[in-house]
Amino acid sequence: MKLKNLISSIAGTNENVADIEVVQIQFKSRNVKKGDIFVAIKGLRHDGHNFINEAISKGAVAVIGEENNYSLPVPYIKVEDTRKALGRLAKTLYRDPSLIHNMIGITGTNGKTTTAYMVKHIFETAKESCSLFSTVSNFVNGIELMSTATTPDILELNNMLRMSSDKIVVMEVSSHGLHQKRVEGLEFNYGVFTNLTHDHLDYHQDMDDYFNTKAELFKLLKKNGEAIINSSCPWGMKLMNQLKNNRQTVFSYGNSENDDLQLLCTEAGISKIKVKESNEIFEIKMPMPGKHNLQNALGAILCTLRAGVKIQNIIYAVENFPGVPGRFEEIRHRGANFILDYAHTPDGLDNILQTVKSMKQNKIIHIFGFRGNKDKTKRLDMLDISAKYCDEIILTFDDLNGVSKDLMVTDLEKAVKYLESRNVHLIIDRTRAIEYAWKNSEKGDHIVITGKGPEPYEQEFEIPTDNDAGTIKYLFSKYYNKSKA
Ligand SMILES: CC(=O)N[C@H]1[C@@H](OP(=O)(O)OP(=O)(O)OC[C@H]2O[C@@H](n3ccc(=O)[nH]c3=O)[C@H](O)[C@@H]2O)O[C@H](CO)[C@@H](O)[C@@H]1O[C@H](C)C(=O)N[C@@H](C)C(=O)N[C@H](CCC(=O)O)C(=O)O
Ligand SMILES: Nc1ncnc2c1ncn2[C@@H]1O[C@H](COP(=O)(O)OP(=O)(O)OP(=O)(O)O)[C@@H](O)[C@H]1O
Repeated sequence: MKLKNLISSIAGTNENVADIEVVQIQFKSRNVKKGDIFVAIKGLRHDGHNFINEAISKGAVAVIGEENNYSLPVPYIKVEDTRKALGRLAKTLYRDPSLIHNMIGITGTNGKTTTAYMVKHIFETAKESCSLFSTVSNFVNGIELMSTATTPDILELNNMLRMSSDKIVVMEVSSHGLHQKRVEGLEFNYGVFTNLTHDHLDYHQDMDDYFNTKAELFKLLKKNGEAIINSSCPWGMKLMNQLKNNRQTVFSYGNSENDDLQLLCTEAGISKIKVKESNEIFEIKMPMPGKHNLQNALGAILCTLRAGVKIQNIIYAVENFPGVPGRFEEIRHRGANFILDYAHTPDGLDNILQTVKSMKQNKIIHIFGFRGNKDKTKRLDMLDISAKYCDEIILTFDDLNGVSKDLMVTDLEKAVKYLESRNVHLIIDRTRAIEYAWKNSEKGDHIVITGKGPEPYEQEFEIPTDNDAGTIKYLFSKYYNKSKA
């Protein structure tokens, strides 16, 4: 595309650059190739303007930046906000790809991945093709691609949207993604809000700031777009009121008769639920345990209903939902029952442990740690919640994420001290922690391992496995014919 055409959305017409042909847009200097345009972004750690010369030496034919007074051998276009400009450039280069799909964006502290997977499963059961961009994996045209983030960067997003010939696209929209304008220029048919609870206060100033960032998704709705909101979360109610005041179209799910999808009552706990929609009552057998997954299912049901899927197809799909890797993933054996879960917020942990507690079981052994360089203010709440539900706690390493081993050990030792009246152990090596729990458990016990779900281990542990499920399988094969057989 000619540079003149590419930049028309950010800088109007500029005759001087008329004949320059642009191959790609880049905002990471290491990716620049001959013929690309480089967009300089001021980040948390680096200032992209410091890499302009590197980008030019690699072949950049033009540069977009926020600073004045650059004298460069290639055209320099100054804009107010390069993140915004990047979104507009991508939209132009990829020819507005969010307009060719029925776009569903899901935001909230917890439940985005589970809801998104369920939405995809419902559409596919109804014979509609669906792309998915999520924390666990991306799927485009039926092909699974590696996920690099919950919300990919704006170039990867536009590229996947253009590649996708799927009618529907469902994607997770994180608060980091919204704040860093990774979805700038995209437009959504549906925006789903799952909930808001304590997380990411290392990044957002406070809960109001976190909420306002999440609410940005609903400014990206298409003209006839709809908001699907969980009204049983107080922040959801607040969002609903705001959107209604702005005359936006809002549908809600929750426990109230004012909700468009109302949870009426539960039989046999929550494994069989009744919901009411447009004066009709439907019964659904829930495939995933936990009240939190019930909330996720309600969100997925209301969203797909609004998108035109027939309720009978939805019920069939929900009842046959295979689940999501590392979200209440049970690994059974003759001995204790393992549950792997990605919970890494107080609310997520409370939900998962409460669910396990409500199941018929003997002892609950909980293995978890803290991720380095992430919101430390949630740690005490997480320890209190673990102590509330579990008989034995094993603290161990999660990802260090740039924090030194010594510092993390010190933090974990402090946590052990905090819980000193409890049955708590510190086993730094995550694989040995799992082995210890397995060796010291009995049939009927539950060993709950939280924090990483299906993610690969960041560091090497003593047992040479890649993730928690791999460690469990290793232990099963090692001890199969011994104490647990
Ligand atoms: C905290 C955070 O979100 N950081 C993101 C942010 O990094 P940053 O602002 O620090 O960028 P930076 O390193 O200062 O660099 C600034 C600019 O200089 C450029 N640069 C830098 C160095 C260089 O040599 N050359 C160069 O061109 C960079 O490409 C960038 O354009 O912008 C980068 C480029 O888009 C992201 O890769 C990076 O995500 C990091 C890897 C990350 O871990 N993000 C997590 C927290 C995240 O986004 N998580 C959410 C999910 C959260 C949840 O709900 O759990 C997600 O959506 O995945
Ligand atoms: N609706 C919910 N309310 C509270 N906790 C939930 C809910 N759904 C899931 N969880 C908990 O949060 C964990 C992560 O779930 P899920 O991956 O669906 O959420 P997410 O919003 O995508 O999280 P992330 O952005 O960190 O990937 C689950 O393993 C579970 O412990």
